[in-house]
Amino acid sequence: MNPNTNDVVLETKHLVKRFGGITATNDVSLTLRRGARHALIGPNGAGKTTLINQLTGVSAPTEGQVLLGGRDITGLAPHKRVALGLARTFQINQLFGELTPMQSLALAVSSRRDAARRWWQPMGSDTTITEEVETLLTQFRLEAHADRRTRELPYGKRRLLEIGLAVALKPSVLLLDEPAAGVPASERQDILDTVAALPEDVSVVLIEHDMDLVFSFAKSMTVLVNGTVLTEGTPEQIAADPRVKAVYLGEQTHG
Ligand SMILES: Nc1ncnc2c1ncn2[C@@H]1O[C@H](COP(=O)(O)OP(=O)(O)OP(=O)(O)O)[C@@H](O)[C@H]1O
Repeated sequence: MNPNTNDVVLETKHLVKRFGGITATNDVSLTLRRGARHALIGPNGAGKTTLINQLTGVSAPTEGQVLLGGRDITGLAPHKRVALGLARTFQINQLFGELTPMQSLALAVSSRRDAARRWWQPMGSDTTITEEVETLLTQFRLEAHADRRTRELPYGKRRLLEIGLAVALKPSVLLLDEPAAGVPASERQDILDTVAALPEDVSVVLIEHDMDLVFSFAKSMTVLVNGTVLTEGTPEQIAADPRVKAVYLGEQTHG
């Protein structure tokens, strides 16, 4: 028996998204299996953000379906998808600047555990939450910054905290939206290393322009162009595909 048969965690079926006359997503069908390390790449305007918005529920598809663990979630609100195990990295402007990484992570862990109902219990009195937060602080290289206000952290550390907050929800599928964008070269290795060390059972979709990160991380890739899947394959297949080269070289030539 093929061990992969029942391993599909996330699927899109013929997703179409139109904005007036623009077809931003054009019949996109993807299959993501448990433990996937999948990158979504494509030139500017290819439809990556539009696709992710349909996965997270920010944007409703014009046609097609999104399935999580075999369940049709096309009509579900974003927070319900999160509760079912589909998390995306928080954007920096959604971080609580006045909270410390320790506090933010404790909130994420306790909300996942539904400890929020025990709101009278002071944070820190639940040792299992504290232990999990300590582990996340180490995993995301935030130990030395655990008690600083988030808005005072170096940019790369804030991006690590975004990923840590999503991982704290223990999702089955994690969408990483340009985790290295804007991170200075001196802090990039931390991002590469922590992304590489994400738990194996989490299935990850990475959207990223940084090709070092894409090729060091991904085991499979989808190339989108003008809203359409140009091709899918292993990083080696994608790197060797003349159509992919043409798309990217064309982009460079035209700025
Ligand atoms: N809300 C919207 N209204 C109208 N057109 C939109 C909207 N959102 C996206 N588009 C169009 O859909 C197409 C795909 O855009 P999208 O942002 O998804 O691409 P992308 O691959 O994420 O690009 P980038 O890498 O530059 O972020 C573009 O032509 C864009 O102008």
